Amino acid sequence: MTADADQCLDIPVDSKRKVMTLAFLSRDDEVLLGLKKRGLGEGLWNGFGGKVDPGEDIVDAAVREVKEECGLSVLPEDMEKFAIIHFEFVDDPVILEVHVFRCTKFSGAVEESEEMSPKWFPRNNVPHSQMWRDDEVWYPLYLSGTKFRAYFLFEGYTTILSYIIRDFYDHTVILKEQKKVADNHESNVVSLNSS
Ligand SMILES: Nc1[nH]c(=O)nc2c1ncn2[C@H]1C[C@H](O)[C@@H](COP(=O)(O)OP(=O)(O)OP(=O)(O)O)O1
Repeated sequence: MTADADQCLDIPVDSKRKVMTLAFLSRDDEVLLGLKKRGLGEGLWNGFGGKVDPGEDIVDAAVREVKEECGLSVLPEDMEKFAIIHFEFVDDPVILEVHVFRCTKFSGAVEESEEMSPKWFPRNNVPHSQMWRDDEVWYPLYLSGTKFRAYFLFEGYTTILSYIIRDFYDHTVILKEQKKVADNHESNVVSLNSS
């Protein structure tokens, strides 16, 4: 499952990781975001998702999380994966592996949940100042329909030290930036300087 995702990022297959989902539902020119009410990313607008349960299929987890967090039903075949993003945090050995989906077909009614307060936004005008810092970097790729694989190294939850984004299929570099080298942090990822 993870070897393919890691292929171009040189993340050791045996690294500790949490596999998560994140889904963006859209209709016409709008995208549905949720204001996270608790846990990781509290106070930020984001797509819907969470941890994949042990033994659970990643697409099934994405479908389950959307239903739990905003009340909408999506068929697994209507979940289109457009990105796999690895997040590493300085001084934390666990890497988050987030599988990101887009979806334009769904049914039911939008409902607030204990975890998320959902709201439709214009797709071209999402509240970046109240979203994860990395979203501003890759969201234009979501808008343009470009599939990608990415790695972000964070210091705390608000400072990006470096990132690399590659084409999902041929792994060519789309964007990269080395903002700062972390003190005393040996990154698990070694391919930032490769082209
Ligand atoms: N840097 C980042 N940028 C982003 O856009 N989404 C991120 C992100 N880091 C994590 N996420 C997403 C992945 C997932 O959809 C969600 C966090 O999942 P969870 O809600 O399961 O986490 P929690 O630790 O709150 O879990 P529980 O405490 O079990 O509810 O945030």
